[in-house]
Amino acid sequence: MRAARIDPEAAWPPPISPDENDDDRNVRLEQEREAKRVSDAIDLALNVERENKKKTIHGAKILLLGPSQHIFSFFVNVRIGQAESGKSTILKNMQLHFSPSVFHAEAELWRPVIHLNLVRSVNFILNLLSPRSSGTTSPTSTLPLDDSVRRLIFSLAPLKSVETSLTQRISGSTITVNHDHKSTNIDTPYAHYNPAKAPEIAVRSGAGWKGLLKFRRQPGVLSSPEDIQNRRIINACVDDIITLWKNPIVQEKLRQEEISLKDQPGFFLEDVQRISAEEYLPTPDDVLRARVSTIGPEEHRIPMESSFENGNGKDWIVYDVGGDRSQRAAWAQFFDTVTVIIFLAPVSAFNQALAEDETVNRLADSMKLWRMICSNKLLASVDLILLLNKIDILDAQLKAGVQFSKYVTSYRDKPNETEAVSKYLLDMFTALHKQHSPNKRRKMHPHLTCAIDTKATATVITHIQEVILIKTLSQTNIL
Ligand SMILES: Nc1nc2c(ncn2[C@@H]2O[C@H](COP(=O)(O)OP(=O)(O)OP(=O)(O)O)[C@@H](O)[C@H]2O)c(=O)[nH]1
Ligand SMILES: [Mg+2]
Repeated sequence: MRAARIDPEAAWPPPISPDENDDDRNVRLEQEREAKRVSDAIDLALNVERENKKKTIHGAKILLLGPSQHIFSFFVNVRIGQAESGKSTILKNMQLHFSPSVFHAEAELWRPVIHLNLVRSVNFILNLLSPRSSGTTSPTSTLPLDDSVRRLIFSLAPLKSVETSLTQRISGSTITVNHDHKSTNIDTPYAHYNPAKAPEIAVRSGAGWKGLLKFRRQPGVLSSPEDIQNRRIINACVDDIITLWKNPIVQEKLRQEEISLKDQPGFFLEDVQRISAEEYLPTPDDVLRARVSTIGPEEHRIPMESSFENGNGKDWIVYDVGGDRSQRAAWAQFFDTVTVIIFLAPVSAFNQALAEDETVNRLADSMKLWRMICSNKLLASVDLILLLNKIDILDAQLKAGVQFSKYVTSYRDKPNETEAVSKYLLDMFTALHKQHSPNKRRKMHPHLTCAIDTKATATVITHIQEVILIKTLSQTNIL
């Protein structure tokens, strides 16, 4: 039998010859079978390509939710714990896990943010020491300043202009920073004013401020002239910053005011020498600890760099939203398209109140929010991943003797230990889900997390990846 060969130029299907004999007929049928096989293979390849494209463009959509934590301490003798629930920090972990080369390439962009975090801590202390300071919460705090402190206040004064310059560079605004940080101007890039807390810069879009910094660089030059100038000033102040931070009057003043700067986000006062060095490049840990608060929903695409991670060819699209009360209305627009929701509840916040409403305990607010998400009918088939975050701070607080049962009275006389407390919290969140979920078969995946621990968080991300994979496969009826 002659081999069936297809001539791509010839008309198809070839006309049947009136003289066709059995051999010719066999050849023709064989050609037709071969053509169909090729055509099917092409269709299949096109379908796969189309599907892959669809998957890349419309990858798993992940919504990060959780309260924002602009805080006041509830009772005067309670340490101010770390703020914020950690949504953007989880996002950074995902970027580090799946797109390490992008993460490392962008690390340098975090340097001005880290410097701003440092400088605002210094200026916060200087403001607190100022005789005109109205940020004090204790009427008895009238520590006399000695000459050495007065000299430091004078020598560190240039850091105020560095703060203004860095704020303008990062936020793109032209505002002049009001150094008592009590500006009520709505354009201020600072989140809620809190007398017990170094102010935070709030930016409208994570991608936006990075873009702004990249744009402002001159081609071929790593740092702009302003960057160089700011770094020079910070560098010249290193010894004085260290001296200020170690100064017993400063420490006593902070203690009197019950302010624990160390526990606040973006604390870099103990890394001054390292982060002001000429060749300083932020490490992944620094990037995770750097703090800017999020305004408005931000969409982040996370490309999967390694072939292993790229198993199902999907990028992740992560929506990072601002968590304070005024921003929660914007969450709903994502509800009907998301694959999973990652809900962060900062468990260290059990002894704190919302800045937006001092009568509301932050843990109670987290639980209320969680119940709202669990009971939402639009989310009935969306898997929920619950991260009880800041477990390290909870641990430190309990070890320091803060009594959990004083704030969560239903805890009664159970052990004031991390394991027992976290189990209790886990049970409470699980019960809320069980009670309020409109879909009794919907799964909830809880984890206790410390989002600044990249290694431990990598395990959680791998689990989230499995949840998404199972979800995707079940949606395509493969499971
Ligand atoms: N110690 C500790 N710090 C954490 C943890 N998670 C986040 N942080 C820090 O807490 C700060 C706030 O975290 P973000 O991720 O910015 O919080 P957010 O939920 O995005 O806050 P908003 O954008 O204001 O809604 C950052 O400085 C983080 O480094 C944690 O588990 N432990
Ligand atoms: Mg954020």
